[in-house]
Amino acid sequence: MWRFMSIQNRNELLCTVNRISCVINRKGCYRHLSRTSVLSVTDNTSIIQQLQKVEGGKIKLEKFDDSKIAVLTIDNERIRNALSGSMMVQLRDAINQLEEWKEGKGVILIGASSTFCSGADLNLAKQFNSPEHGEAMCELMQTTLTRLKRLPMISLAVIEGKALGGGAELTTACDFRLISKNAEIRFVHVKRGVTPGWGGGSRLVNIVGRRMALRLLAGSIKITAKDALQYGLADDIISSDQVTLHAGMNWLKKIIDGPVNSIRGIKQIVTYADDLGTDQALQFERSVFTTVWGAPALMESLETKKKY
Ligand SMILES: CC[C@H](C(=O)O)C(=O)SCCNC(=O)CCNC(=O)[C@H](O)C(C)(C)COP(=O)(O)OP(=O)(O)OC[C@H]1O[C@@H](n2cnc3c(N)ncnc32)[C@H](O)[C@@H]1OP(=O)(O)O
Repeated sequence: MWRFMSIQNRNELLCTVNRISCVINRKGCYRHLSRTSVLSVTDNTSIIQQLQKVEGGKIKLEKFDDSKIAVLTIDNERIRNALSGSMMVQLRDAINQLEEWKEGKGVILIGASSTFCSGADLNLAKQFNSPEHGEAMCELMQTTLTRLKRLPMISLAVIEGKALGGGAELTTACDFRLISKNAEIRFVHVKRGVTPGWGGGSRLVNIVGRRMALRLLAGSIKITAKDALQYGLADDIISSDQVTLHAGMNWLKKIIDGPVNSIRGIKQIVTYADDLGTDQALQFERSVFTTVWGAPALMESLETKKKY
């Protein structure tokens, strides 16, 4: 159910869709989806505080005002960038900051030390392996990665080395993926007797289709760079002589070369079309369009005769 709560003024439209509340305004064309995610939110605070005690590594967030691109680095070199409990909470906090960055157009997710991420820190599973801990970890990561995917910025995972298990799932939470020539993505969950839990199984179906997703997940197939390109899981291969972050920045800049409000509005329209039915998505598209129609970027573009 799509309900326009109110037109607070010409520049702001508060609307709610199935408990997803967002404010669409001329400035950022978006405040963002409410923090109460679409998933059923139960209070796992105390369990998350326990998970957080499995420390190690860090999630680094850098925002570049010139390019309007943020870089999220997964950094836990000692254990091949596996995500500790404290890193999972840091990732959530970094997404909180990105939701408030109204000028951002792009975000890159990359691993430190020439590898991507080897999944969840297995020490977590050794210390906290009750169903409640599993549920709390999954809800934290699913909610965080859904919010990453829904940021009104175009996101790109730059994959070097290995993306295994939860690390492979992280790649599916971005809009695009660049992969180094010798890199490998592998959904190893079944080898550990588990399944995807961070939302990567559901997202993979939308990326490569039902049959291929089933093969890659159940078969735990090693996905090389060439395979990933062929399956549609990667959008380009980075040659080995390129510095991956620079290659990622250059690739993303080509996609976000437009006014902030247009880029952010386009990403939102695509997100809503992906997440909602056609009628609601069209209605949302109209509501976004009304925030950029007549805005400075359009009026400036009319001042010069542009031919494309
Ligand atoms: C929903 C998410 C899902 C879940 O929670 O169920 C998961 O993600 S489960 C985790 C899935 N990932 C794995 O099973 C990866 C296991 N690790 C490896 O395959 C290898 O370590 C590899 C390929 C990542 C790196 O191999 P390499 O030969 O380069 O180095 P080492 O194997 O010696 O590893 C170095 C050091 O890192 C530790 N390590 C690696 N991955 C993890 C991890 N995921 N959790 C904790 N520790 C990890 C490894 O044990 C070595 O430490 P050391 O103290 O020397 O034993």
